[in-house]
This record gives sequence, C-alpha cells and structure tokens, in this order.
Amino acid sequence: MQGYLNYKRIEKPLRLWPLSVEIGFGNGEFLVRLAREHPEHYFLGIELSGISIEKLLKRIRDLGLTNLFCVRLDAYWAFWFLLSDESVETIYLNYPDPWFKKRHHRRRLTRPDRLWLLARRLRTGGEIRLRTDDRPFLDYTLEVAESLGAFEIRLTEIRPEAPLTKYEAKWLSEGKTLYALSLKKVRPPAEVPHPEIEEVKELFPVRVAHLERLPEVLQRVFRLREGLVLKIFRAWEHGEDRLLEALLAEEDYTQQFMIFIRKRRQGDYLMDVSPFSEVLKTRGLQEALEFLGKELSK
Ligand SMILES: C[S@@+](CC[C@H](N)C(=O)[O-])C[C@H]1O[C@@H](n2cnc3c(N)ncnc32)[C@H](O)[C@@H]1O
Repeated sequence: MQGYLNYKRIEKPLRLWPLSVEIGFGNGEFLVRLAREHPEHYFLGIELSGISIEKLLKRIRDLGLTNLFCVRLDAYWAFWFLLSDESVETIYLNYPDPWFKKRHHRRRLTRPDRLWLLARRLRTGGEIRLRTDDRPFLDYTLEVAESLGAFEIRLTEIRPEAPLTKYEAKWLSEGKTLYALSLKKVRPPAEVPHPEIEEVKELFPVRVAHLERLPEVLQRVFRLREGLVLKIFRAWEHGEDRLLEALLAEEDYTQQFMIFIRKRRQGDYLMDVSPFSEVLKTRGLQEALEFLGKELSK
C-alpha cells in the first residue's frame, strides 16, 4: 500500500534522506501540508491510532504523494527500530497528550528516555519542534531537555499570522496561549537508562520432547526475566499438531501471535512461530520459544 511501512517486514534502518518525522499526526493536516510544500524532502508520520493511519493513507493516495510514509507503532519503538542515530532532520510533536496527572507522567512522549532517543536519532544541527497549549507539560519537557544537555532551547508563542492548523486557528481565536518549543541538537545527549529490544535476523524452531505438560502452561503468566513476560492463552488440536495463541511483552512492546507445534516422524515435536503470524523477530521472542520448549519438555 502506497505510503504504509510494515515495520515487521521492511529493511531497517530506513534509508530516506533528508527525512523529518511527525509523532502523533492525528488528522494528518500538518504532515500533508509539509509533504506537499517540500516534495524533495521525505516525511514519516508515526501514529498509534488506526483511524488516523487510514485517513492519512487515503490522502497520500488521493494526492499521489511519494515522499510521505506512515507507520503504526508507539513512537519510542518506531525511533528505536526504524531509524539510526543522526538520521532525522526535524522531529515534530504537535499537541501531544500532556498526561497531566502525576501518575501518568511516565506515558509522556518527552520523559527522559523518550527524549533521549529522539535526541540520538536527530542530526546534530537538527531540531525537535514541539507545540503545546499545556504549560505544566511544557515546563516538564523543558526540565527534561535541560537535563539531557544536548540542546539549544528556544521558546516562543505561536502568533496568529503563522501557518496554523484548523485547531490552532480556533484555539487562538478563543484566546488560548500556544507555545512553540525548539530543541536544536548541538551535542549528543547524556546517557539515561532506557528500554532496549534487540532484533535478530532469524528465529530458530525449538524441539519439544512431548506435549503431556501442555495443559499446565495454558493461561499462565511466565516472567522469563526483567522486561520479558509470556502468556499462552489457549491451544487448538489439529491431529497430532498444536496451535497456541501467545502474547509476549518485551519491555512495553507487546506482540500477539500463534505458535505452531508439529509432530515429527522421530516422535518428538518442533515448535515455531506460525508462518501465518507476522512478528517482529526479536531476541526476546527466541528466548520465549526456548523457554516454552524447556517448560513443555520437562
Ligand atoms: C492530542 S492528539 C494531537 C494530534 C495532532 N498532532 C494535532 O495537533 O491535532 C495526540 C496524538 O498522538 C498520538 N499518540 C499518542 N501517543 C503516541 C505514541 N506513543 N506514539 C505514536 N502516537 C501517539 C495519538 O494517537 C493522537 O492521535
């Protein structure tokens, strides 16, 4: 599909240059305008909302835009998996959810590990441009940005004569103050603890000696290690073969998929991710298969 990046399949990191990224593009108005104004520049939109993705894809198709792409993935993991350091010209964050309650601050897109990764992926001299109407969120972001020591920081208020989106025009006419924060990368950010997931080239099938213990693993939650949790929901029988429905949470990246267990002539079984499940091949997924193989074979 034109403009859609299936991040589980494509070659990574992306090789698009010059590239700018918008996180949480919503109705896509801002991103489409940029892509039309700068046909020589590539743009990537990152969104969690399927409806937003559908709408943007329709506009990409209708307008025949060949420089605009989108991916449906949490922004942190999109930057982690798809982009290399120093590869992005500008990162736009327009009115991200401020998560104003203290206990929700960890969901903020500008919390230290999130902003750290954006700063890594940004080209030196490039900018993160944030727009927000939420002063406490802005102050939080300023504090995090300062602590990373990577940026030249500039804060302005959005003026009515600037190019505005429909919502911005409405908010300004209602007398709201809209802030524009520019974080220009001048040096690499200070290291902060951050979640990591390692992709692997290939997943290897795992041997299972017998299936007698299969009922015991169903509906159980296995904590394989810090940041890796596996749950097998149920199993279907197909002759001597089995199909399992599994969920794996690796850090906060979750994948739901089917596991196929096939009886071999030797009498034992071979277990693999079902070819009908598309997964991101990760070290954690291989670990989970190996763990399950051992658990069943006991
Ligand atoms: C408040 S809306 C703003 C939409 C748009 N930028 C605008 O200015 O109207 C925030 C958007 O960010 C998206 N979003 C929130 N968290 C995200 C994440 N972790 N990764 C990607 N998109 C995210 C939401 O789905 C939503 O569309």
